[in-house]
Amino acid sequence: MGNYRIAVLPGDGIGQEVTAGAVEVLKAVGVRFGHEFTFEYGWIGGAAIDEAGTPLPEETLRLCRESDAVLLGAVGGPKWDGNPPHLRPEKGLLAIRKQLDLYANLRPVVCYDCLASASPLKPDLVQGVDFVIVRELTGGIYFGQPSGRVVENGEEKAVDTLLYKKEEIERIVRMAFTLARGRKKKVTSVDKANVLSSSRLWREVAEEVAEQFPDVELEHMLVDNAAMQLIRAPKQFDVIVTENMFGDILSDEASMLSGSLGMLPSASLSASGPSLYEPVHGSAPDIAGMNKANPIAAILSAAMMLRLSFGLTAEAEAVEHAVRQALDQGLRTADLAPSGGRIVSTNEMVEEIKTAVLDYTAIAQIMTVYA
Ligand SMILES: NC(=O)C1=CN([C@@H]2O[C@H](COP(=O)(O)OP(=O)(O)OC[C@H]3O[C@@H](n4cnc5c(N)ncnc54)[C@H](O)[C@@H]3O)[C@@H](O)[C@H]2O)C=CC1
Ligand SMILES: CC(C)CC(=O)C(=O)O
Ligand SMILES: [Mg+2]
Repeated sequence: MGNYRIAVLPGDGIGQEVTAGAVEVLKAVGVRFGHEFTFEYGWIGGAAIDEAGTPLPEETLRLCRESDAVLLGAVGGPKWDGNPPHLRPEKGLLAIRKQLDLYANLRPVVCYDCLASASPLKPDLVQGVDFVIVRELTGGIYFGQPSGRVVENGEEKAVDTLLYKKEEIERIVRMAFTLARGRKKKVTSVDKANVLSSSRLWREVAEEVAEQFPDVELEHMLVDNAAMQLIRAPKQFDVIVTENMFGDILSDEASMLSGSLGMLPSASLSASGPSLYEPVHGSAPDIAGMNKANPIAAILSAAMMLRLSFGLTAEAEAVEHAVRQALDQGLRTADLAPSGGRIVSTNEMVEEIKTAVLDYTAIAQIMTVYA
């Protein structure tokens, strides 16, 4: 059975709680399936600023490069909000994405039947929602130069630059089409081509890539309309591909279709080295340290790691099955309270999922699917 080195970067706030939960579940996978997972910890974000004076220490980067995959929690918090730009926790996250070439951020949005009433939308609108947001992660306005504040002729200004190279667009759009080929064969490319030059290039490149995938339908949608369509008729989507900032914003919006931001996992795939897995949510300072955070986004991110980085499909299915079982049995962290059930802590949810992984049999899953 396999040996896998996993770099764990808990970061800040609930990042620490939810990664601890995901590690527990991975340990259970190791026991149940006979794998050896080695967990090595590194600093990132505010914790790294406090510890090493920088949001992404060299040591952390080295650890990640020497690992088979990276599990990350979240960064940021009010403690560092007043810091100068180079000492913001979020800089550490952006830097690791760039340094590890994590260009493709896959964010699956699924509404579990038992959580349809956790969504603020009508249950019949969200039941059956199942699409993936493919977000470009290493380009666009979060990285373009110049960026910063200037004083010109006594006037204070701030600038950010939205820049995309053709090849950056090509590779992410190709990823979306490849993904759609194994799904419902529809790509919605979201842009702002009525205003932005970068979006006009994006649209042209999407058309070019589409020619190589004649079996997949391509539609273009302006981002403002996309924000509305996600609420009006979310089941129209299969694969949404979009640039960095639009993907960031639309995925938080889309999380409400699944009931909570605490339900959305993600995989940040590298072009050249280990990939990174992280929940879509942030460090949630409002609930940090309270044992209230929903660990499922982090746990499902670990499942994505098993499937995409290690090729451990049965193991990934075991984790996903365990999550579904815990929810079907009525366990709910506080964020999922509107769907009824029994409110449990982060640790209780982790414990239940861990136990279900240890007890997992393929037969159990077949019974659930075909019952
Ligand atoms: N990937 C990352 O590390 C990200 C970091 N951030 C940082 O996190 C800090 C807080 O940002 P916010 O805008 O408040 O976004 P956030 O995602 O941390 O929280 C937004 C809301 O969702 C809730 N929430 C988030 N995750 C949850 C979970 N697992 N279970 C239950 N409830 C959950 C929070 O309690 C909060 O009310 C900021 O410093 C921000 O820069 C924000 C987004 C992503
Ligand atoms: C630093 C931010 C870009 C993090 C974030 O909001 C995200 O990746 O979803
Ligand atoms: Mg975000």
